[in-house]
Amino acid sequence: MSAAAAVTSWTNGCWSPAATRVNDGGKDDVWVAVDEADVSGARGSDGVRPPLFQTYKVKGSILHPYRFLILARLIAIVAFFAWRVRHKNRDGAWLWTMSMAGDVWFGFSWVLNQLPKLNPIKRVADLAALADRQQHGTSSGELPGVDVFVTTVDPVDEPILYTVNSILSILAADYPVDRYACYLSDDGGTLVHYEAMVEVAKFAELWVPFCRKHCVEPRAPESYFAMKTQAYRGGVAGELMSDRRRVRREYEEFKVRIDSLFSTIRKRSDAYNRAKNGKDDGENATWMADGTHWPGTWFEPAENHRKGQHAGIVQVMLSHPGEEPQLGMPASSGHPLDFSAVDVRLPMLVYIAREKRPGYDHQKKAGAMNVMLRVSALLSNAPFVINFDGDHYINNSQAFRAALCFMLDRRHGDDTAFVQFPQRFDDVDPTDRYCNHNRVFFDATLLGLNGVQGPSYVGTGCMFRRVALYGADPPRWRPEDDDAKALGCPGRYGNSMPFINTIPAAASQERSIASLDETAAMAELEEVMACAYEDGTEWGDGVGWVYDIATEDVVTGFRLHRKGWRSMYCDMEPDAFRGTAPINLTERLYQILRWSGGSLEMFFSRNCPLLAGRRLRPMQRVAYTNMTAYPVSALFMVVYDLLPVIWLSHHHGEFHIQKPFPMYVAYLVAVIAMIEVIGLVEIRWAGLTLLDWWRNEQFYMIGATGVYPAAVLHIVLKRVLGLKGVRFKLTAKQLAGGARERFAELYDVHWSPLLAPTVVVMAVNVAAIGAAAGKAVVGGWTAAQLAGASAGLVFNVWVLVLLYPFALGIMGRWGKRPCALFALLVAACAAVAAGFVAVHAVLAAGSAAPSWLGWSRGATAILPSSWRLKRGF
Ligand SMILES: O=c1ccn([C@@H]2O[C@H](COP(=O)(O)OP(=O)(O)O[C@H]3O[C@H](CO)[C@@H](O)[C@H](O)[C@H]3O)[C@@H](O)[C@H]2O)c(=O)[nH]1
Ligand SMILES: [Mn+2]
Repeated sequence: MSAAAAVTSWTNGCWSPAATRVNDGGKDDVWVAVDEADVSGARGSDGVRPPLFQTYKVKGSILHPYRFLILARLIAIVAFFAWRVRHKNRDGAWLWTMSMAGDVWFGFSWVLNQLPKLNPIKRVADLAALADRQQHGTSSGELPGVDVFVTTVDPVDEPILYTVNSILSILAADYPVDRYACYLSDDGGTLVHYEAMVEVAKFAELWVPFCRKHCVEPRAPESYFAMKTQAYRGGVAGELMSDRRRVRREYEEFKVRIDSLFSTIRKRSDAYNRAKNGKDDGENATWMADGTHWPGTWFEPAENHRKGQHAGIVQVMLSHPGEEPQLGMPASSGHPLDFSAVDVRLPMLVYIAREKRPGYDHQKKAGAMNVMLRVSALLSNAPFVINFDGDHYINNSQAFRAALCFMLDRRHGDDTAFVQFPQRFDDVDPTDRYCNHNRVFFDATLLGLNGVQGPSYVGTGCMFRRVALYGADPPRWRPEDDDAKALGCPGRYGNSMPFINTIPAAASQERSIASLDETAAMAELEEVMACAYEDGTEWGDGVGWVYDIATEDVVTGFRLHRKGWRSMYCDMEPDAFRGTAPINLTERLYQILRWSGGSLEMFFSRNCPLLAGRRLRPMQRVAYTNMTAYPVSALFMVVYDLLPVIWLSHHHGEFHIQKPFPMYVAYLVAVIAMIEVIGLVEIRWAGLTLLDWWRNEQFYMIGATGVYPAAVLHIVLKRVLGLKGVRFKLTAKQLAGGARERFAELYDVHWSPLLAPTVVVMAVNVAAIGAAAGKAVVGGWTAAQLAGASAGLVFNVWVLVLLYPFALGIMGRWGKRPCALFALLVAACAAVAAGFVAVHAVLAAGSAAPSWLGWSRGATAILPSSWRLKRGF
């Protein structure tokens, strides 16, 4: 990266340009810098500030062919439709009409998917420029405050080890320690989480200075210790080995304490309960270490202490550190690590469990985020917030700074509402069977959007401008520069005056650390955490994270874009954040069910992209339409996939979806081939592998056969019959390692109705292949029919190849041996064929064969695999 190379040293931190390379991935043969010499007229108070990021576009030698191919395919599909209209089928008109509708939809949705990718843009944060600004010390050079939000809900389904690693990585981030604060929202309200934070706060006293002293990366201990040796970047290489050994031992002990929290708390509670209750009558409370009742949920649920019914809790676990650096102790016998040259301060850490009451819809994650927004406003009120799911950790300690390069840039910074990082995952099986990495979405689709109005918000790893979440207008749509006006009336925020009073400070990007007197502050915090607080306000609608939808993320980002804000995509190397992904088939399918269901809910709501005002750029509107309406394709897809049934059960002779059939097949092959070629060029500029692309195709097909139809059904039930929409079912995370084998989840089969439709589609296609083979054996094909049938067969096989990962998934342990699957499929086809031959023989011995044995197949499943789009499923 050219700009970073100019700066070679940076004193207050571990960062060095060589170490943190921004992700141009050495792909200079793809990306070229955009000449931005003419940006001096950009807004911003001082014209002298250097830009904080560099923009890259795809080289002409790749971009032009890419666009040309897209244009060529557009022409091809138009020609295809024109041809089909000129050759209407007289027999089977209904089938012709339906397939025509399907093809038009697939063509249209392809256009929706493809257009927003016409101008991919990469932006590379210039950490050196930011550091420079900081060094030249004026107040404008100081880094702004950041509030970090982490959500968790269950210490088992979201293993607590992930959450503590996430928090530790945040506490150890390379950011001025008095300028950021970490908030954990525990929707389960469990004492286990609370005490885990007590342990984290203690262990951080060792972990954080250790990270600073030796500049280790990544700063989540679990990942750090799992890593092989790496280049040393700290200043005291000689001490690393012994320090590391020591910290590792402490970490192992820390983990044991975390693991045993369930049992220690239970034992303690049992002891207290016995002491209090005499025998075993009375309620079995869960007790805190100080001998009081835990106000959250209890092991044995009781009135006011159960899931969905408990008091709000907020506890500052680590209070805000002073502004002066504080050096640690030199090594001593009790403390073998020498921290005498290391700032040992820790950032603020706050535990939150919001109040839960029956009768309230707590709005899942979105509700938790909004509570954190208010609580943090009262406590630290940073102008920027960044949020993580409990299973995501900071993998690159420079991540906050990178995001701020976009927020503080003088060209677009002020109009940027959020900076989204890609989601990257550990613990996905090596061949990524269920497309968890979603590379096509993160490395192609979002770079395309980056060239329009910005990437969509995808739920985690995203930094926001606080006032944008409050519903403010972006400066470029606010000519008078009137912050107050931009925020509208205070009534929309609820009744807490202290909260409302924090808003102007957030707007002027001042951070304020609470200095309210303790009890008044507590009362206020309780008020903004209460279930009733949001009644009659705009929270969840015009303010904060959006409610009443299974996917709060896309719609929340959309609300910002439609206000005229823009967003930025920030990919860096090493990855900024990493998380976990479900590698169990059923779990994964429920995840995409939530996403596709949520998308449709959005499309059929007030937040439909087609209804947005003029501030939403046309291409952004196309992209959001694509992102929300894609599951509709499933309706047509199901029909196509089941077409073999029509032939299997059809009573008349010739039967074609389109005549002349060979020409139809030729067109189909051409438009599908073109999509694959376009895909290959996309692979090139996005830096994907063929496997990434192929998995994406496969998983689209898997989703389209079972999940998307279910999502469509849900939305119909919801809209027409008024039932509830898709539930936010927490995605259970696997716990790596442990007693179980690696990737054990991959081989667990959890049966669910969601699997059934795809199984049916597979069976139908297997049957079609078998029946065709059987008929060939008995010599039932004329030469012309045979040509048509083989074309049909190609599609049957194609469907099966696409559904291959699904087939492996439902085979459980057998799926470890793909040849077993292959044998099984061949055997199934053979069995059908044999059955066909047998029936034929029996009937031939009697009278004439019935007409259904005489069917002739046209194309069976017509596979528009890639005519489409989608959000990252
Ligand atoms: O009542 C709830 C339910 C969930 N969560 C949190 O929400 C996050 C995401 O839930 P998860 O089940 O892990 O969803 P994923 O399928 O992994 O999430 C993806 O999709 C979601 C939207 O559907 C986004 O919110 C996520 O950020 C994105 O990673 C987790 O941190 C949970 O702790 C809560 O705080 N409260
Ligand atoms: Mn997740």
